[in-house]
Parts: sequence; structure tokens; C-alpha cells
Amino acid sequence: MSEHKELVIGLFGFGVVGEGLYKVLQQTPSLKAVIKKVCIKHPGKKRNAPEDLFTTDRNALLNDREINLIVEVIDDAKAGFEIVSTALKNGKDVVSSSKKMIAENLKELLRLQQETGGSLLYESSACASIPVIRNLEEYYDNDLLHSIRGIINGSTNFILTKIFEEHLAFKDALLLAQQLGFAESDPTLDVEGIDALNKLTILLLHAYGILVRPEQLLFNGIQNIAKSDAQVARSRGQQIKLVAQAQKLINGGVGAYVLPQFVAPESPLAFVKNEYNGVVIESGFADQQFFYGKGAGSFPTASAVLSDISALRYSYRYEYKKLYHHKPHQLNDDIYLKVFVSFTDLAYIPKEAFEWIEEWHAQESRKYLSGVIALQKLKEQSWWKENGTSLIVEADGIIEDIEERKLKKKSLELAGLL
Ligand SMILES: NC(=O)C1=CN([C@@H]2O[C@H](COP(=O)(O)OP(=O)(O)OC[C@H]3O[C@@H](n4cnc5c(N)ncnc54)[C@H](OP(=O)(O)O)[C@@H]3O)[C@@H](O)[C@H]2O)C=CC1
Ligand SMILES: N[C@@H](CC=O)C(=O)O
Repeated sequence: MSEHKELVIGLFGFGVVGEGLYKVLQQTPSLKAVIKKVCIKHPGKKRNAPEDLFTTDRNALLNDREINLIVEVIDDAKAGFEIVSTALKNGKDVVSSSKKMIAENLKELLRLQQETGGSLLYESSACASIPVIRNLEEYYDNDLLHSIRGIINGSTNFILTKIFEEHLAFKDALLLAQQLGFAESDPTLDVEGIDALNKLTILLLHAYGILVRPEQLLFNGIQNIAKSDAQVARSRGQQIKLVAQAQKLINGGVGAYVLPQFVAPESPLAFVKNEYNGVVIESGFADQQFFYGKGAGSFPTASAVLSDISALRYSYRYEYKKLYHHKPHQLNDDIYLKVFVSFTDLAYIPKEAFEWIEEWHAQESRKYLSGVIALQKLKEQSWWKENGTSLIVEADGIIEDIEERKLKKKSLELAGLL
């Protein structure tokens, strides 16, 4: 049996995640992983750890030969990438939780791992405590993965829960998410859906071997959801959640987006509240599986970082099998979404953009419609994110082939039933 590696850690970042990891490691001595030095940005801050542990000199960690593992948990994607790439080039393994840094540099990070032979693990970067990446990588190592649908941002789920169930104001709910360490340093990343987008970018690689830049995917956050949208959801017995979805299509491609979505009461996602995340995976033969756990916060995130550290003792590395060993899938935008749109003025809505409109209420001060629109149109246009317009995908939102539905609708019209 191979020996477990002893790990000497250089830690970058001592904020919510970094300090959490420091405490967790103190409670897991059997792991034989010790933090030798911590690099931070602001030397003046009071720290709950011995002063001589800290430095602001990144090279003190990166050039230390005794340090064989760099753990990067900082909130600066540019500096994070410099640190991670130098660490790999210097022959060190790396664990990171920085999803923005990872999603924006995936291609280069893959190249660096191949070139240096180093291992970069980042389980905590998607859904914090839920081991979703390693499951996609190892368990769903075949062609049977139909779809992933999940709540993958804790802060927005926390905010939606507080607003709609506890009647908090948006800004108070956001402040609470920040105080509890759930939100990003720049909380617009959470609120505007960018954090979930970065996570979906990472998940697409491990689920389907799809290597895309985050900006290639359709996304929005929760910033435009109106009170009246919540009333509509309530009247239907549904909820509104920020949902990330990737689905294998009949044409072999994969449709993907991050958008607010109505969630039916029978969906496992309906039970996911506060900072919890939930991911429903559908695959051939197994049908549905549901992963649930804390998606943000100090100890939940540190526990996933710890699991990566532990995996490195056995020299674990991602093999990116779907990309390198299978035929990778391609992103495909050739789908239609059934959407609910609420707005203040008809002038903001290009009706001609829709394939068809099923329902239309223009009397009230907040007006709304339900219709079907091509995902590509939403990517090309921005009206649905502007002027206080709110777009929410229906619970069964993806339509692959509209021709059959168009025909059915036409015959209902001819029969005088529509
Ligand atoms: N909070 C969460 O629930 C989760 C966070 N993440 C990710 O983990 C990372 C860290 O998040 P979090 O701990 O919440 O962030 P915090 O803002 O709490 O902490 C950030 C830390 O990074 C340090 N830092 C910033 N820039 C540098 C730099 N150039 N060199 C060295 N240190 C630097 C800061 O130093 P100083 O203390 O001196 O200011 C601070 O200690 C982020 O990328 C985030 O997206 C991932 C999953 C969950
Ligand atoms: N800000 C993120 C933190 C974890 O990834 C979130 O709210 O999900």
C-alpha cells in the first residue's frame, strides 16, 4: 500500500474560508497536514492565530521547498490565478475555493496541470460542502448523465428565503448574508447570478467535458424579481429560486443557463432554504438523485477544502475524463424557454421576439405575460434584464422542439378552443 503524503501547507487567505480551515485542521490532527505559513493582504488586521504565522510576502510560501501544498482561498481572482499558476509551476499541488478565478481560467489551469503534473482540486468552489464535483468526475463517469438542475448559490437562496418567507427587505437580507460570511466580497457577483454562472461553468466541464468561458452562457440573477412575482408564485403553489440547469438534448448537445425559475412544490429544490444548496441529477437507470447541503459559510466550505487536502494525501487528481477520454459534448443554444415576464410598461417588451404568447395581463400596474422564446434571442437581447423587467423560467421551462407544439396550438385555435 502506498504511504500517505505528509502535507505542509502554505495558506493564502485568512478570511471566512481561510480561518475556518485553520480551525478545522486544528481539530483533525490525524490528517498530518500542517499550516506552515499564511499569506494575507492587510497586515494590520487582528487575527485569531499566532502573529508569526502571517506574512504578506507571497514568495515566502511559493518558494518554500518544504511547503508541498498551496491552499488558495482569497477573494481576488487575478492575484489568485497568479498564485495558483506559480504554485503549480513550482511543483506544488494546489487546493482552491475561488470559483471566479477557476471558471475564468479553466483552459489555462488544465494546461498547467498537464504540463507540470501538479494536481489542482477545487471541490469547495461549487456548492461548498456538497461533494458534487468529485461525484460528477467519478460516479457519473459515463454517458448516462441527462441533466443537472440546482440551487448553487447560497446567498441568493438565503435572500429569497428571507424576503418571501420572513418578509425582510432585500437590502436587510443581503446585509445578513454578508454578515454571516455567505456573500462574496463583491455581493453583486451573487445577486446578479455571476457566482452561480461561474459554478455552472465548472460543473459543465466535470459533467459533460464542456469547456466554455462563463460569458458564453445565458444567465441572470435575482435583482429584478418583483414582489408581485412572488405573489404569482404563491398563488400557483410554487416558489421562485435561482436555478442553474444543464440538460442533454435530443440533438446530442447540452443546453445550459442560470436564471430565476418557478419551482413546483413536489420538486426537491422546493425544500432548499436559506444558504443551503441542492442539486438534482438525472441519469439513465438511476433516475433522479438529490444532493443537499450547505452551499456557503466558513465551516461548510472549509470541510470541502479539508476533503481536497485529504484526497491529496493519496495523490488524487481530476482526470477530466469527459473531456480527455470521452467524446466531449458541445454547448447547444438551439432550445426554447417557456417564460413568465413581468413589467411596468408594454413599450419595454418586444412581442415579436416570442414564438408565441400564451397569457397576457396588461391591466394591473405590474403587467405580465407567459410565452415561449428562443434561448438564443435572450442571449442576443437585453430588454428582459432592463427597466425593471423580470423574467422567470417556468417550472418545466425547456422546450426542445417547438414545431409539434405550434401544430397542436394551431389545431386548438382552428377548433375554436384557444
Ligand atoms: N464564503 C463562502 O461561503 C465561500 C467562499 N468561496 C470563495 O473562497 C474565497 C475566499 O472567500 P472568503 O473567505 O469568504 O473571503 P474573505 O473576504 O472573507 O477573505 C478573503 C481573504 O483573502 C485575503 N486576500 C485577498 N487578496 C489577497 C492577496 N492578494 N494575497 C493574499 N491574501 C489576499 C484577505 O486578506 P486580509 O485578511 O488581509 O484582508 C482575506 O484574508 C473566494 O474566492 C470565495 O469566492 C467559496 C465557497 C464558499
Ligand atoms: N457567495 C457564495 C459562497 C459560496 O460559494 C454563495 O453564496 O453561494
